Amino acid sequence: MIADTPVLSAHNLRKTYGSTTALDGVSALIRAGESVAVMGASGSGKTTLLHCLAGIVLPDSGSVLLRLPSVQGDITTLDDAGRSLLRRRDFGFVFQQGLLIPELTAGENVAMALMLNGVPRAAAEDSAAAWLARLGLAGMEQRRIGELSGGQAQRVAIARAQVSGAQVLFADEPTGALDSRTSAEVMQVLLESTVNAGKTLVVVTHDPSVAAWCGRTITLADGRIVADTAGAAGILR
Ligand SMILES: Nc1ncnc2c1ncn2[C@@H]1O[C@H](COP(=O)(O)OP(=O)(O)OP(=O)(O)O)[C@@H](O)[C@H]1O
Repeated sequence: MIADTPVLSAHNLRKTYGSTTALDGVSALIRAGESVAVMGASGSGKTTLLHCLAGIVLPDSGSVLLRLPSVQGDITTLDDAGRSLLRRRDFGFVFQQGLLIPELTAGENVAMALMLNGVPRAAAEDSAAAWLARLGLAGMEQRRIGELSGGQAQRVAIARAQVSGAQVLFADEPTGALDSRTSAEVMQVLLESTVNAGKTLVVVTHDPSVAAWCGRTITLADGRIVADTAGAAGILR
């Protein structure tokens, strides 16, 4: 992607759950190569915004324009299959924990993302090993997830999220279960492998030290953006 090209633009997103207004008219433009932290108090709408931007949740109204070389358009108009394809092919996800299968090895967890997209096992395993090595886990392909530290497991999750060529990575509290030193290491790996390669990163966090790694911070309160500021400009950038 060419740096600074708009990748995601949300227009006037609204989402309610019963009598709760999770998003109350959110608009934001996110450009290629940006790292954006989404902060705010518990219940302010952070995860709902991330899920709307990623096509996991449909807003009640508003639009999310996506502009990638592979696909352009309003993702809120896509059906389930269309949004599912986007999530498998163009987007990557890293959560606090969960997406990894503990019974499988690190290599199998990463390779599986490719195999779900139809890549043959041997090629998938080669790509998985290359990604794990790139993220500092060379030689650990055969370890089961339970045999890895929390920080190592998050690196596996970061590899899994990107092995299929995702251009936009969404992370929801990716360091929530880690101590501060490991958290910094994981953020460094996350930024190096995404924004430093021209990809786009959106991170939901309640932790200011995680947000400080990002080039920009959007702050939500009661489902509205109350601040949108340049951050530490990404310590790596
Ligand atoms: N599936 C749902 N059903 C009902 N209410 C929901 C649902 N998802 C979110 N909400 C409500 O919408 C509001 C925003 O939730 P959201 O998870 O987006 O906030 P958040 O800022 O990510 O919170 P946290 O930091 O606690 O994870 C909250 O009041 C929440 O209870």
